[in-house]
Amino acid sequence: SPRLFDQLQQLGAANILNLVLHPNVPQQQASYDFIIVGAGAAGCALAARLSENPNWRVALIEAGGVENFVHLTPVMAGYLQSTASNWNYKSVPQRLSCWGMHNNECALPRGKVLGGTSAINYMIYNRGNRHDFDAWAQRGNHGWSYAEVLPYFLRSESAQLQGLEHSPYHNHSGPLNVEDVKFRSQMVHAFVDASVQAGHPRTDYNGQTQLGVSYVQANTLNGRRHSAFSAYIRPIRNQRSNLHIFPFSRVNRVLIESATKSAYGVEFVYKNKKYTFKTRREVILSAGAFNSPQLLMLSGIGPADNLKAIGVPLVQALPVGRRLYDHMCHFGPTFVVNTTGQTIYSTRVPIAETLTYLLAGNPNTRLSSIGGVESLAFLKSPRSKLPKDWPDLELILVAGSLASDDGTGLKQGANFKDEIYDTLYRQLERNQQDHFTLLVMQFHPKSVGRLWLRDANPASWPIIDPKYFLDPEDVEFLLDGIKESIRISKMPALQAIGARLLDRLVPGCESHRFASDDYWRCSIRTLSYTLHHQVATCRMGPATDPTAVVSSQLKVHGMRRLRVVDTSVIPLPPTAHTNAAAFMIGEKAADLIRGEWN
Ligand SMILES: Cc1cc2nc3c(=O)[nH]c(=O)nc-3n(C[C@H](O)[C@H](O)[C@H](O)COP(=O)(O)OP(=O)(O)OC[C@H]3O[C@@H](n4cnc5c(N)ncnc54)[C@H](O)[C@@H]3O)c2cc1C
Repeated sequence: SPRLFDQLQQLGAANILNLVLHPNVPQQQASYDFIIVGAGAAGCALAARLSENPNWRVALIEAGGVENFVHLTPVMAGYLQSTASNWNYKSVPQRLSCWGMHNNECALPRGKVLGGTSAINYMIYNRGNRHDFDAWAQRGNHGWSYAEVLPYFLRSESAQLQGLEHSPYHNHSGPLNVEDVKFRSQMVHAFVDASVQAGHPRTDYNGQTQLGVSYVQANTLNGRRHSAFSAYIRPIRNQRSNLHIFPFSRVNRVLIESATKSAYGVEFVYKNKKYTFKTRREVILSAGAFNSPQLLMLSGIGPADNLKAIGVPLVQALPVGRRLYDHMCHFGPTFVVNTTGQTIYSTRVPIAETLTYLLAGNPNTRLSSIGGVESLAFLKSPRSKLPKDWPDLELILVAGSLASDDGTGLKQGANFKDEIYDTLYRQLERNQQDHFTLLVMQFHPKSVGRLWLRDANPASWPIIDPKYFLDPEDVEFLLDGIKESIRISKMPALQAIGARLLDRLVPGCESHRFASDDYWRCSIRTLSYTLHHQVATCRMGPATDPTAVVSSQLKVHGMRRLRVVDTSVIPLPPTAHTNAAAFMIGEKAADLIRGEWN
């Protein structure tokens, strides 16, 4: 029936069909006004905006392929890290974190598909605190204060959030859909109520004040993932003859005229063959927080010592990759409850729900749950030195745990050891015992990591050392968050469903008394779980800032016709998950570029 056809189209069949009908084989030496490397969150937004001008030819080059059913069905989020849509990076072995991961290597996934990381992420929509952006501006980044970036967040957004229809903080006409998750477990209502009972007011964390508790806001449309590609590119891809999209094409380096330090094109590989594209105006790197710095370095822009060591001739010395911030979490605590059938198991969605979702497009089923994430609470820590309306911690309610997919995708994606899974979660899985997890995340870590290159081969992984928990105070912040989550669990609303701490001992932490501060400190360093908000590897700042790589116009310092437009430019770890900011950066960059070339 047309309805069924429509549903299949929405669930990825249209992408695959389009790939066959419009393969877009590159033309050797083709010339474009703008070459955008990477079709992720920022890259798609930028490509869509620049190609609004029919006189500009825009190339969008992407290493990965297309989204399919698994990407587009939100409950499957945890599996995507085990697919070819993940660059699949790992950190170097960590001394002070990730003790629960094979070889102490933290998994560092990144999207490799049209849509980038927005096509494999957990779809949480979260912009940040006004102090974040005001701090960017105070560092000399003119044009990036909260008042100046809010219009770009709004420009990208199309909100359908109950109770926020008239909020000045939400727009209803942008490309990117933001909606309430249509399926909610009993546990999330109990958590929200218990948080209020514990003194955390209900709030819209994207509104006037972040502090408090909210049901999560999601980048889905009618219960389907709304990635950068779905939101910005799919609606226009066959309507703009000036926008050329090249999937399965991996860029090796930016071509630079060394005398003028001017970017004139890119070299890339498509189907094992090398191609060159030339630009009439600019090359823009939107390859994400790991790959944009990698591409700069492969092109001779980076720290002189690293480039010399790998034999890449230096074009411009800059502190590329010298700084790497991230948001580290503790994967827990987990609480068991006495409800039944409320934990969201991606492996056990009732067949009736699956059919109504697939065939009738009904979003009110577990399949539209964004990997089980249901609520966020933004908190202050007693040890905070930041202003009182600037949160330090987040609690993320997940209606499940590593057991939510029976120890398959999530465990593998995060590189957890079998021993961790078997000891902590196996029994929950076997008994199908209802439970939820409060992931505790720290927003403003002091530990700073680094990224550099192993060799000059574009196909090699960059070496990534996030140095999580190098500063012991970061652990103390997470400990504060764990204590607060336990306090919330003791409130009447959660006690009404019998919430109690899962009391199985974390392997490696058995020598500590269960739930003592030292036990949790050990648990934090063992169940270390990044939420993948890496930033600052191509840090934005004025030329006088020795840590800066790009200017507030996002131009690479000392270079011509070369910008970086993605989360790698974010100078400080924000009070947010980073996807919304990537869209904002893409939108704002489009205005900066139009302002210059029009
Ligand atoms: C598992 C996971 C879950 C997350 N969950 C959330 C969440 O729920 N909410 C949230 O706000 N944030 C989340 N994040 C973070 C957020 O999704 C990212 O910060 C954001 O999407 C990054 O956008 P970007 O534009 O900077 O880069 P990306 O979206 O990563 O885009 C980079 C693109 O460039 C391509 N590329 C890279 N190198 C090359 C090359 N050499 N040649 C061609 N193409 C190349 C990549 O394949 C990719 O498509 C999550 C991240 C991960 C990994």
